Amino acid sequence: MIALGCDHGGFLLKQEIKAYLEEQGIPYLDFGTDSCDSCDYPDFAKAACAAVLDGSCEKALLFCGTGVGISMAANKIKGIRAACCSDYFSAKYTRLHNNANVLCLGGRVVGPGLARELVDVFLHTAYEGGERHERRLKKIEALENENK
Ligand SMILES: O=C(CO)[C@H](O)[C@H](O)COP(=O)(O)O
Repeated sequence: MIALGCDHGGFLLKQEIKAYLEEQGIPYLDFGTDSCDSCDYPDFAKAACAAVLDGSCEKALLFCGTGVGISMAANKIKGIRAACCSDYFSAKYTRLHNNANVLCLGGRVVGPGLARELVDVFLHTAYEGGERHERRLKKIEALENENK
């Protein structure tokens, strides 16, 4: 199950990705927003990321105008590793090396074709694991606990 969340700047791209997920037979839960009316992206980052943390969703896809603000919000949540990507290599390696559990895309940055490719590689690439990546992820986790 994939969690989806967006603000007004990411709404149309989220709709595109919902169509893609349906074509692929990938189930999703949509945590809003539901229109292009102005709203605040942290609210939707929080809702979708909660579903990842409680285990009801495996990963989340988040959308705002740039992808940046919603990734900043998501990365404040303990246990979330969100990557804002607009290129294929980063979307792939954030799974391989960072074990990212959230992909953030900018509805005002990437077109629908590229967004589909980014989502596809993000959802279908496994974390490669290994001592060096585990060590670095543990250091990120330590930062979450240091900055309370
Ligand atoms: O990209 C975003 C955050 O990073 C937002 O979607 C963007 O800031 C919204 O802008 P506006 O309220 O002017 O539509």
